[in-house]
Amino acid sequence: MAVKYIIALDQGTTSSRAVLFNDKGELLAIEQQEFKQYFPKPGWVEHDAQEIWDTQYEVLTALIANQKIKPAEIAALGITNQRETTIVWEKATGKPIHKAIVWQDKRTSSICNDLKNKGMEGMVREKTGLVIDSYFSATKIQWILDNVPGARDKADAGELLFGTVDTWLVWKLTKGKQHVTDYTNASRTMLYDIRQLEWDTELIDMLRVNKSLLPEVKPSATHFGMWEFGGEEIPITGIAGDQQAALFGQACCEVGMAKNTYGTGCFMLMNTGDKLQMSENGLITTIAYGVDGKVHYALEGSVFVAGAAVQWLRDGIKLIKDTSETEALAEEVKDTEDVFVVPAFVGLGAPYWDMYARGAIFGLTRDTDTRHLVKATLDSLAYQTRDILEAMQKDSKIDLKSLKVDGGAVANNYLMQFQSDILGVEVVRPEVIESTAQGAAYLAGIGVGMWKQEDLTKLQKINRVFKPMLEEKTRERLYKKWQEAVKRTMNWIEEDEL
Ligand SMILES: Nc1ncnc2c1ncn2[C@@H]1O[C@H](COP(=O)(O)OP(=O)(O)O)[C@@H](O)[C@H]1O
Ligand SMILES: O=P(O)(O)OC[C@H](O)CO
Repeated sequence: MAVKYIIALDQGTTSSRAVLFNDKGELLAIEQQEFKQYFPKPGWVEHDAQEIWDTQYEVLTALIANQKIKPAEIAALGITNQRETTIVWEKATGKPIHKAIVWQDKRTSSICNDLKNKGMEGMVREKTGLVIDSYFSATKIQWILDNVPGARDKADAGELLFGTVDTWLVWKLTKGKQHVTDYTNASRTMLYDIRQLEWDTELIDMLRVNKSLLPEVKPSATHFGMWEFGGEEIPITGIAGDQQAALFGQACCEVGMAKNTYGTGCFMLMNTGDKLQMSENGLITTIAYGVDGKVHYALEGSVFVAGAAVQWLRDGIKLIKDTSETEALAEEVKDTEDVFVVPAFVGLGAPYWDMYARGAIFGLTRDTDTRHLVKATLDSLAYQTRDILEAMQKDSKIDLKSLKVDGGAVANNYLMQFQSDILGVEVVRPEVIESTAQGAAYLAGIGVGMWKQEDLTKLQKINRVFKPMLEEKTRERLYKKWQEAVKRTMNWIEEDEL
Protein backbone atom coordinates (compact mmCIF):
# COMPACT_ATOMS: atom_id res chain seq x y z
CA MET A 1 0.00 0.00 0.00
CA ALA A 2 1.29 3.46 -0.89
CA VAL A 3 2.44 5.49 2.09
CA LYS A 4 0.67 8.84 1.94
CA TYR A 5 0.49 10.75 5.15
CA ILE A 6 2.49 12.43 7.89
CA ILE A 7 0.83 13.17 11.22
CA ALA A 8 2.14 16.00 13.41
CA LEU A 9 1.40 15.94 17.14
CA ASP A 10 1.32 19.53 18.37
CA GLN A 11 1.24 19.51 22.15
CA GLY A 12 0.68 23.19 23.07
CA THR A 13 0.20 25.00 26.37
CA THR A 14 -3.58 25.03 26.13
CA SER A 15 -4.44 22.16 23.82
CA SER A 16 -3.26 18.95 22.21
CA ARG A 17 -3.60 18.70 18.44
CA ALA A 18 -3.06 16.05 15.81
CA VAL A 19 -2.67 17.39 12.29
CA LEU A 20 -2.77 15.41 9.06
CA PHE A 21 -0.57 16.28 6.07
CA ASN A 22 -0.36 14.62 2.67
CA ASP A 23 2.86 13.86 0.81
CA LYS A 24 2.77 17.33 -0.80
CA GLY A 25 2.93 18.94 2.65
CA GLU A 26 -0.69 20.13 2.46
CA LEU A 27 -2.74 20.27 5.65
CA LEU A 28 -5.81 18.01 5.38
CA ALA A 29 -7.38 17.78 8.83
CA ILE A 30 -7.00 18.68 12.51
CA GLU A 31 -8.28 17.21 15.76
CA GLN A 32 -7.89 19.29 18.90
CA GLN A 33 -8.67 19.02 22.62
CA GLU A 34 -8.15 21.63 25.29
CA PHE A 35 -6.99 20.43 28.70
CA LYS A 36 -7.02 21.76 32.22
CA GLN A 37 -4.69 24.46 33.54
CA TYR A 38 -3.90 24.26 37.26
CA PHE A 39 -3.02 27.43 39.18
CA PRO A 40 -2.36 26.13 42.73
CA LYS A 41 -0.85 29.42 43.97
CA PRO A 42 -0.30 32.88 42.49
CA GLY A 43 2.50 32.59 39.93
CA TRP A 44 2.34 28.76 39.80
CA VAL A 45 1.14 26.97 36.64
CA GLU A 46 0.81 23.19 36.34
CA HIS A 47 -0.48 20.56 33.91
CA ASP A 48 -1.36 16.94 34.57
CA ALA A 49 1.14 14.90 32.50
CA GLN A 50 -1.32 12.02 32.27
CA GLU A 51 -3.95 14.40 30.86
CA ILE A 52 -1.40 15.68 28.34
CA TRP A 53 -0.83 12.10 27.17
CA ASP A 54 -4.53 11.16 27.22
CA THR A 55 -5.64 14.18 25.17
CA GLN A 56 -2.74 13.78 22.75
CA TYR A 57 -3.46 10.07 22.23
CA GLU A 58 -7.20 10.69 21.84
CA VAL A 59 -6.75 13.34 19.13
CA LEU A 60 -4.22 11.16 17.32
CA THR A 61 -6.48 8.12 17.21
CA ALA A 62 -9.58 10.24 16.49
CA LEU A 63 -7.82 11.82 13.50
CA ILE A 64 -6.92 8.41 12.10
CA ALA A 65 -10.44 7.07 12.64
CA ASN A 66 -12.31 10.15 11.38
CA GLN A 67 -10.15 10.50 8.26
CA LYS A 68 -10.43 6.75 7.62
CA ILE A 69 -6.69 6.27 7.42
CA LYS A 70 -5.08 2.86 7.49
CA PRO A 71 -2.04 2.58 9.79
CA ALA A 72 0.09 1.39 6.85
CA GLU A 73 -0.63 4.67 5.03
CA ILE A 74 1.12 6.72 7.72
CA ALA A 75 4.73 7.33 6.72
CA ALA A 76 5.81 8.93 9.99
CA LEU A 77 4.87 10.92 13.08
CA GLY A 78 6.38 14.31 13.95
CA ILE A 79 6.22 15.82 17.43
CA THR A 80 6.27 19.46 18.45
CA ASN A 81 5.62 20.72 21.94
CA GLN A 82 5.31 23.49 24.47
CA ARG A 83 8.92 23.86 25.56
CA GLU A 84 10.63 23.88 28.99
CA THR A 85 7.61 22.34 30.77
CA THR A 86 9.10 19.77 33.11
CA ILE A 87 7.94 16.23 33.88
CA VAL A 88 9.70 13.76 36.19
CA TRP A 89 8.49 10.17 36.30
CA GLU A 90 9.41 6.75 37.67
CA LYS A 91 11.31 4.58 35.24
CA ALA A 92 9.71 1.36 36.49
CA THR A 93 6.05 2.42 36.55
CA GLY A 94 6.00 5.35 34.09
CA LYS A 95 4.09 7.36 36.73
CA PRO A 96 4.88 11.08 37.07
CA ILE A 97 5.96 11.93 40.63
CA HIS A 98 4.51 15.46 40.44
CA LYS A 99 2.33 17.55 38.13
CA ALA A 100 4.17 18.97 35.13
CA ILE A 101 5.63 22.38 36.04
CA VAL A 102 4.74 24.63 33.13
CA TRP A 103 7.17 27.04 31.44
CA GLN A 104 5.19 30.01 32.82
CA ASP A 105 5.55 28.87 36.45
CA LYS A 106 7.43 31.28 38.73
CA ARG A 107 7.98 29.13 41.86
CA THR A 108 11.72 28.83 41.29
CA SER A 109 12.39 32.57 41.04
CA SER A 110 14.35 32.61 44.29
CA ILE A 111 16.57 29.69 43.18
CA CYS A 112 17.34 31.75 40.07
CA ASN A 113 18.02 34.86 42.09
CA ASP A 114 20.53 32.94 44.24
CA LEU A 115 22.34 31.78 41.10
CA LYS A 116 22.46 35.36 39.84
CA ASN A 117 23.77 36.59 43.18
CA LYS A 118 26.52 33.97 42.99
CA GLY A 119 27.58 35.53 39.67
CA MET A 120 26.64 32.57 37.47
CA GLU A 121 24.96 34.56 34.70
CA GLY A 122 27.98 34.85 32.40
CA MET A 123 28.81 31.14 32.58
CA VAL A 124 25.19 30.09 32.01
CA ARG A 125 24.81 32.40 29.03
CA GLU A 126 28.11 31.33 27.48
CA LYS A 127 27.21 27.64 27.63
CA THR A 128 23.45 27.60 27.12
CA GLY A 129 22.71 30.90 25.34
CA LEU A 130 20.07 31.60 28.02
CA VAL A 131 19.55 34.09 30.81
CA ILE A 132 19.00 32.65 34.30
CA ASP A 133 15.22 32.53 34.66
CA SER A 134 12.56 30.27 36.16
CA TYR A 135 11.26 29.91 32.56
CA PHE A 136 13.76 27.15 31.76
CA SER A 137 13.58 23.51 32.95
CA ALA A 138 16.66 23.18 35.18
CA THR A 139 15.39 24.87 38.34
CA LYS A 140 12.00 23.18 37.91
CA ILE A 141 13.71 19.76 38.04
CA GLN A 142 15.62 20.88 41.11
CA TRP A 143 12.39 22.00 42.78
CA ILE A 144 10.69 18.64 42.15
CA LEU A 145 13.67 16.68 43.50
CA ASP A 146 13.80 18.88 46.60
CA ASN A 147 10.07 18.98 47.32
CA VAL A 148 8.58 15.58 46.46
CA PRO A 149 9.20 13.26 49.44
CA GLY A 150 11.76 10.58 48.57
CA ALA A 151 12.54 12.03 45.13
CA ARG A 152 16.23 12.76 45.80
CA ASP A 153 16.89 9.19 46.98
CA LYS A 154 15.08 7.77 43.98
CA ALA A 155 17.01 10.05 41.63
CA ASP A 156 20.30 9.00 43.24
CA ALA A 157 19.31 5.35 42.76
CA GLY A 158 18.70 6.03 39.04
CA GLU A 159 14.97 5.30 39.37
CA LEU A 160 13.64 8.58 37.90
CA LEU A 161 13.56 10.13 34.44
CA PHE A 162 13.13 13.74 33.37
CA GLY A 163 11.61 14.90 30.13
CA THR A 164 10.20 17.90 28.37
CA VAL A 165 6.84 17.13 26.77
CA ASP A 166 8.36 15.65 23.57
CA THR A 167 10.36 13.17 25.64
CA TRP A 168 7.29 12.21 27.66
CA LEU A 169 5.22 11.62 24.50
CA VAL A 170 7.91 9.47 22.84
CA TRP A 171 8.29 7.47 26.07
CA LYS A 172 4.53 6.82 26.10
CA LEU A 173 4.27 6.13 22.34
CA THR A 174 7.15 3.64 22.46
CA LYS A 175 5.87 2.05 25.70
CA GLY A 176 8.94 3.09 27.67
CA LYS A 177 11.49 1.91 25.10
CA GLN A 178 12.89 5.35 24.20
CA HIS A 179 14.04 8.17 26.49
CA VAL A 180 15.07 10.79 23.92
CA THR A 181 14.77 14.44 22.95
CA ASP A 182 16.09 16.68 20.17
CA TYR A 183 18.62 19.57 20.15
CA THR A 184 15.94 22.28 20.22
CA ASN A 185 14.23 21.00 23.34
CA ALA A 186 17.52 20.23 25.09
CA SER A 187 18.61 23.82 24.44
CA ARG A 188 15.74 25.06 26.66
CA THR A 189 16.71 23.17 29.80
CA MET A 190 19.61 25.42 30.94
CA LEU A 191 21.67 22.23 31.27
CA TYR A 192 22.76 21.80 27.65
CA ASP A 193 25.91 23.18 26.07
CA ILE A 194 24.71 24.50 22.72
CA ARG A 195 28.22 24.70 21.24
CA GLN A 196 29.49 21.24 22.25
CA LEU A 197 26.03 19.69 21.83
CA GLU A 198 26.18 17.79 25.12
CA TRP A 199 24.75 17.89 28.64
CA ASP A 200 27.07 20.08 30.69
CA THR A 201 28.57 18.53 33.81
CA GLU A 202 29.27 21.85 35.56
CA LEU A 203 25.64 22.96 35.16
CA ILE A 204 24.31 19.54 36.16
CA ASP A 205 26.38 19.67 39.38
CA MET A 206 25.52 23.30 40.11
CA LEU A 207 21.80 22.63 39.77
CA ARG A 208 21.99 19.26 41.56
CA VAL A 209 20.35 17.33 38.74
CA ASN A 210 21.43 13.71 38.23
CA LYS A 211 22.82 12.89 34.79
CA SER A 212 20.85 9.62 34.85
CA LEU A 213 17.61 11.65 34.69
CA LEU A 214 18.44 13.18 31.33
CA PRO A 215 17.35 11.86 27.92
CA GLU A 216 19.57 11.09 24.94
CA VAL A 217 19.74 14.13 22.62
CA LYS A 218 19.39 13.71 18.84
CA PRO A 219 19.08 15.94 15.74
CA SER A 220 15.55 17.17 14.90
CA ALA A 221 14.98 14.97 11.83
CA THR A 222 16.09 11.44 12.60
CA HIS A 223 14.77 8.15 13.95
CA PHE A 224 13.41 8.55 17.51
CA GLY A 225 11.48 5.29 17.94
CA MET A 226 8.46 3.31 16.76
CA TRP A 227 4.79 3.62 17.57
CA GLU A 228 3.03 0.26 17.29
CA PHE A 229 -0.51 0.79 16.07
CA GLY A 230 -3.02 -1.41 14.28
CA GLY A 231 -0.41 -4.09 13.61
CA GLU A 232 2.03 -1.61 12.02
CA GLU A 233 5.20 0.04 13.26
CA ILE A 234 5.07 3.77 12.53
CA PRO A 235 8.37 5.63 12.88
CA ILE A 236 8.70 8.89 14.82
CA THR A 237 11.16 10.88 12.68
CA GLY A 238 10.81 14.57 13.57
CA ILE A 239 10.92 16.49 16.87
CA ALA A 240 11.28 20.19 17.63
CA GLY A 241 10.09 22.61 20.29
CA ASP A 242 7.03 24.43 19.00
CA GLN A 243 8.69 27.79 18.31
CA GLN A 244 11.56 26.24 16.42
CA ALA A 245 9.07 24.05 14.54
CA ALA A 246 7.14 27.19 13.52
CA LEU A 247 10.37 28.75 12.22
CA PHE A 248 10.97 25.63 10.14
CA GLY A 249 7.30 25.47 9.11
CA GLN A 250 7.51 29.05 7.82
CA ALA A 251 10.57 27.91 5.83
CA CYS A 252 12.81 30.44 7.59
CA CYS A 253 15.85 28.36 6.71
CA GLU A 254 18.15 31.20 5.60
CA VAL A 255 20.14 33.60 7.73
CA GLY A 256 18.10 36.67 8.71
CA MET A 257 14.67 35.08 8.14
CA ALA A 258 12.30 35.54 11.09
CA LYS A 259 8.80 34.66 12.27
CA ASN A 260 6.58 35.59 15.19
CA THR A 261 4.09 33.08 16.64
CA TYR A 262 1.06 34.34 18.60
CA GLY A 263 -0.18 31.54 20.87
CA THR A 264 -0.38 31.50 24.66
CA GLY A 265 2.83 33.51 24.56
CA CYS A 266 4.49 35.26 21.64
CA PHE A 267 7.82 34.07 20.30
CA MET A 268 9.94 35.72 17.63
CA LEU A 269 12.84 33.71 16.24
CA MET A 270 15.44 34.74 13.67
CA ASN A 271 17.63 32.17 11.95
CA THR A 272 21.32 33.06 12.40
CA GLY A 273 22.60 30.01 10.49
CA ASP A 274 25.55 28.07 11.88
CA LYS A 275 26.66 31.24 13.68
CA LEU A 276 25.88 31.32 17.35
CA GLN A 277 25.12 34.93 18.19
CA MET A 278 24.93 36.20 21.77
CA SER A 279 22.41 38.97 22.39
CA GLU A 280 23.29 42.31 23.89
CA ASN A 281 19.68 43.44 24.02
CA GLY A 282 17.82 40.97 26.21
CA LEU A 283 17.22 38.14 23.74
CA ILE A 284 18.38 34.55 24.09
CA THR A 285 20.33 32.25 21.78
CA THR A 286 18.88 28.87 21.03
CA ILE A 287 19.20 25.92 18.66
CA ALA A 288 16.84 26.40 15.70
CA TYR A 289 17.15 22.85 14.38
CA GLY A 290 19.62 20.15 13.53
CA VAL A 291 19.01 18.69 10.09
CA ASP A 292 21.29 16.81 7.64
CA GLY A 293 24.22 16.88 10.06
CA LYS A 294 24.10 20.69 10.42
CA VAL A 295 22.97 22.75 13.41
CA HIS A 296 21.31 26.13 12.87
CA TYR A 297 21.03 28.65 15.68
CA ALA A 298 18.44 31.37 16.31
CA LEU A 299 18.02 34.56 18.27
CA GLU A 300 14.77 34.43 20.22
CA GLY A 301 12.53 36.94 21.95
CA SER A 302 10.11 35.15 24.29
CA VAL A 303 6.98 36.98 25.52
CA PHE A 304 5.25 35.01 28.27
CA VAL A 305 1.68 36.27 27.98
CA ALA A 306 0.07 37.04 24.61
CA GLY A 307 -3.02 34.99 23.66
CA ALA A 308 -3.20 34.08 27.37
CA ALA A 309 -4.21 37.72 28.00
CA VAL A 310 -7.16 37.21 25.65
CA GLN A 311 -8.04 34.04 27.58
CA TRP A 312 -7.90 36.12 30.75
CA LEU A 313 -10.49 38.50 29.24
CA ARG A 314 -12.68 35.42 28.71
CA ASP A 315 -12.00 33.22 31.74
CA GLY A 316 -10.57 35.64 34.30
CA ILE A 317 -12.50 38.90 34.19
CA LYS A 318 -15.20 37.45 31.90
CA LEU A 319 -15.56 40.46 29.58
CA ILE A 320 -16.08 38.19 26.56
CA LYS A 321 -17.52 34.73 25.97
CA ASP A 322 -15.30 33.76 23.05
CA THR A 323 -11.84 34.97 22.01
CA SER A 324 -13.11 35.58 18.47
CA GLU A 325 -15.40 38.39 19.77
CA THR A 326 -12.37 40.58 20.45
CA GLU A 327 -11.87 41.65 16.84
CA ALA A 328 -15.32 43.24 16.46
CA LEU A 329 -15.23 44.80 19.95
CA ALA A 330 -11.85 46.40 19.28
CA GLU A 331 -13.05 47.79 15.95
CA GLU A 332 -16.02 49.50 17.65
CA VAL A 333 -13.85 52.20 19.23
CA LYS A 334 -11.44 54.50 17.44
CA ASP A 335 -8.65 54.01 19.96
CA THR A 336 -8.12 52.93 23.58
CA GLU A 337 -8.21 56.56 24.82
CA ASP A 338 -4.72 55.91 26.17
CA VAL A 339 -5.68 52.90 28.25
CA PHE A 340 -2.76 50.44 28.39
CA VAL A 341 -2.88 46.85 29.62
CA VAL A 342 0.48 45.33 30.57
CA PRO A 343 -0.16 41.58 30.93
CA ALA A 344 2.88 40.81 33.10
CA PHE A 345 0.84 38.09 34.84
CA VAL A 346 3.83 35.77 35.24
CA GLY A 347 6.54 38.41 35.24
CA LEU A 348 8.12 39.73 32.05
CA GLY A 349 10.22 37.73 29.60
CA ALA A 350 12.37 39.24 26.86
CA PRO A 351 13.77 41.82 26.70
CA TYR A 352 13.10 42.76 30.37
CA TRP A 353 13.51 39.42 32.22
CA ASP A 354 11.79 40.56 35.39
CA MET A 355 10.41 37.59 37.38
CA TYR A 356 8.92 40.05 39.90
CA ALA A 357 6.86 42.24 37.54
CA ARG A 358 3.06 41.81 37.65
CA GLY A 359 0.22 42.94 35.38
CA ALA A 360 -1.48 46.35 35.46
CA ILE A 361 -4.01 48.53 33.64
CA PHE A 362 -3.13 52.21 33.19
CA GLY A 363 -5.09 55.28 32.16
CA LEU A 364 -8.60 54.27 33.32
CA THR A 365 -11.27 57.01 33.26
CA ARG A 366 -15.05 56.94 33.74
CA ASP A 367 -15.33 56.64 29.96
CA THR A 368 -13.43 53.37 29.86
CA ASP A 369 -15.61 50.42 28.90
CA THR A 370 -15.19 46.80 27.83
CA ARG A 371 -14.26 47.78 24.28
CA HIS A 372 -11.30 49.89 25.38
CA LEU A 373 -10.06 47.15 27.69
CA VAL A 374 -10.38 44.52 24.98
CA LYS A 375 -8.62 46.74 22.45
CA ALA A 376 -5.83 47.61 24.91
CA THR A 377 -5.34 43.91 25.68
CA LEU A 378 -4.98 43.05 21.99
CA ASP A 379 -2.66 46.02 21.55
CA SER A 380 -0.41 44.68 24.32
CA LEU A 381 0.49 41.71 22.06
CA ALA A 382 1.59 44.15 19.37
CA TYR A 383 3.57 46.39 21.73
CA GLN A 384 5.37 43.41 23.26
CA THR A 385 6.27 42.29 19.75
CA ARG A 386 7.71 45.71 19.01
CA ASP A 387 9.89 45.46 22.15
CA ILE A 388 11.29 42.23 20.71
CA LEU A 389 11.67 43.42 17.13
CA GLU A 390 13.69 46.44 18.27
CA ALA A 391 16.06 44.18 20.23
CA MET A 392 16.29 41.71 17.34
CA GLN A 393 17.19 44.43 14.84
CA LYS A 394 19.86 45.84 17.14
CA ASP A 395 21.42 42.41 17.75
CA SER A 396 21.30 41.15 14.19
CA LYS A 397 21.94 44.53 12.52
CA ILE A 398 19.24 43.45 10.06
CA ASP A 399 16.30 45.75 9.33
CA LEU A 400 13.31 43.52 8.87
CA LYS A 401 11.11 44.76 6.05
CA SER A 402 8.33 42.33 6.81
CA LEU A 403 7.40 39.94 9.59
CA LYS A 404 6.03 36.44 8.99
CA VAL A 405 3.36 35.57 11.55
CA ASP A 406 1.44 32.47 12.65
CA GLY A 407 -0.36 30.91 15.65
CA GLY A 408 -3.95 31.02 16.91
CA ALA A 409 -4.27 34.78 17.51
CA VAL A 410 -3.23 35.85 13.99
CA ALA A 411 -6.77 35.03 12.88
CA ASN A 412 -7.57 38.45 14.42
CA ASN A 413 -7.43 41.02 11.59
CA TYR A 414 -7.59 44.02 13.93
CA LEU A 415 -4.57 42.73 15.82
CA MET A 416 -2.58 42.10 12.63
CA GLN A 417 -3.32 45.60 11.29
CA PHE A 418 -2.38 47.22 14.60
CA GLN A 419 0.76 45.07 14.67
CA SER A 420 1.81 46.41 11.29
CA ASP A 421 0.91 49.97 12.39
CA ILE A 422 2.95 49.85 15.59
CA LEU A 423 5.96 48.19 13.96
CA GLY A 424 5.89 50.24 10.80
CA VAL A 425 6.62 47.08 8.78
CA GLU A 426 4.52 44.69 6.71
CA VAL A 427 2.98 41.73 8.49
CA VAL A 428 2.66 38.62 6.33
CA ARG A 429 0.08 35.99 7.25
CA PRO A 430 0.37 32.60 5.52
CA GLU A 431 -2.58 30.54 4.35
CA VAL A 432 -1.78 27.83 6.88
CA ILE A 433 -1.38 29.48 10.30
CA GLU A 434 -0.57 26.10 11.86
CA SER A 435 3.13 26.62 11.10
CA THR A 436 4.13 24.75 14.24
CA ALA A 437 2.48 21.52 13.11
CA GLN A 438 3.70 22.14 9.59
CA GLY A 439 7.29 22.39 10.84
CA ALA A 440 7.00 19.12 12.76
CA ALA A 441 5.53 17.44 9.67
CA TYR A 442 8.36 18.79 7.48
CA LEU A 443 10.96 17.48 9.94
CA ALA A 444 9.26 14.07 10.09
CA GLY A 445 9.02 14.00 6.29
CA ILE A 446 12.73 14.81 5.97
CA GLY A 447 13.54 12.26 8.67
CA VAL A 448 11.73 9.51 6.78
CA GLY A 449 13.20 10.57 3.41
CA MET A 450 9.96 11.92 1.90
CA TRP A 451 11.18 15.51 1.37
CA LYS A 452 14.38 17.53 1.24
CA GLN A 453 14.84 20.81 3.07
CA GLU A 454 15.03 22.68 -0.29
CA ASP A 455 11.48 21.55 -1.18
CA LEU A 456 9.95 23.50 1.70
CA THR A 457 9.86 27.03 0.29
CA LYS A 458 7.77 25.83 -2.63
CA LEU A 459 5.04 24.83 -0.18
CA GLN A 460 4.51 28.34 1.26
CA LYS A 461 1.36 30.32 0.35
CA ILE A 462 0.48 33.84 1.56
CA ASN A 463 -3.02 34.63 2.81
CA ARG A 464 -2.79 38.40 3.46
CA VAL A 465 -0.23 41.18 3.84
CA PHE A 466 -1.01 43.96 6.36
CA LYS A 467 0.68 47.29 5.60
CA PRO A 468 1.36 50.09 8.09
CA MET A 469 -1.28 52.86 8.00
CA LEU A 470 -0.59 54.80 11.20
CA GLU A 471 1.24 58.12 11.13
CA GLU A 472 4.80 57.88 12.40
CA LYS A 473 4.14 60.56 15.05
CA THR A 474 1.18 58.69 16.56
CA ARG A 475 3.05 55.39 16.40
CA GLU A 476 5.98 56.76 18.37
CA ARG A 477 3.77 58.58 20.91
CA LEU A 478 1.84 55.38 21.66
CA TYR A 479 4.98 53.26 21.90
CA LYS A 480 6.57 55.70 24.34
CA LYS A 481 3.50 55.50 26.57
CA TRP A 482 3.65 51.70 26.43
CA GLN A 483 7.29 51.74 27.54
CA GLU A 484 6.37 53.99 30.44
CA ALA A 485 3.54 51.62 31.45
CA VAL A 486 5.90 48.61 31.37
CA LYS A 487 8.39 50.42 33.57
CA ARG A 488 5.73 50.90 36.23
CA THR A 489 4.89 47.18 36.44
CA MET A 490 8.48 46.12 37.03
CA ASN A 491 9.83 44.72 40.28
CA TRP A 492 6.33 44.83 41.77
CA ILE A 493 6.35 41.83 44.14
CA GLU A 494 8.92 40.90 46.77
CA GLU A 495 10.77 37.60 46.65
CA ASP A 496 9.01 36.31 49.79
CA GLU A 497 5.57 37.02 48.27
CA LEU A 498 5.91 34.06 45.91
N1 LIG B 1 -9.53 35.63 17.26
C1 LIG B 1 -8.63 35.71 18.24
N2 LIG B 1 -8.22 36.92 18.70
C2 LIG B 1 -7.28 37.00 19.67
N3 LIG B 1 -6.71 35.94 20.25
C3 LIG B 1 -7.09 34.72 19.84
C4 LIG B 1 -8.06 34.54 18.83
N4 LIG B 1 -8.20 33.21 18.63
C5 LIG B 1 -7.36 32.59 19.50
N5 LIG B 1 -6.70 33.50 20.24
C6 LIG B 1 -5.68 33.23 21.28
O1 LIG B 1 -4.69 32.40 20.70
C7 LIG B 1 -4.27 31.41 21.63
C8 LIG B 1 -4.38 30.06 21.00
O2 LIG B 1 -3.42 29.93 20.03
P1 LIG B 1 -2.63 28.58 19.85
O3 LIG B 1 -1.68 28.81 18.74
O4 LIG B 1 -3.62 27.49 19.74
O5 LIG B 1 -1.90 28.52 21.29
P2 LIG B 1 -1.04 27.42 22.08
O6 LIG B 1 -0.26 26.67 21.06
O7 LIG B 1 -0.21 28.27 22.97
O8 LIG B 1 -1.96 26.54 22.89
C9 LIG B 1 -5.13 31.53 22.86
O9 LIG B 1 -4.36 32.09 23.91
C10 LIG B 1 -6.27 32.46 22.45
O10 LIG B 1 -6.63 33.33 23.48
O1 LIG C 1 2.34 26.36 23.68
P1 LIG C 1 2.76 27.63 23.03
O2 LIG C 1 2.51 27.63 21.56
O3 LIG C 1 2.25 28.84 23.73
O4 LIG C 1 4.38 27.71 23.17
C1 LIG C 1 4.97 27.72 24.42
C2 LIG C 1 6.48 27.86 24.27
O5 LIG C 1 7.07 26.76 23.67
C3 LIG C 1 7.10 28.14 25.61
O6 LIG C 1 8.49 28.36 25.46
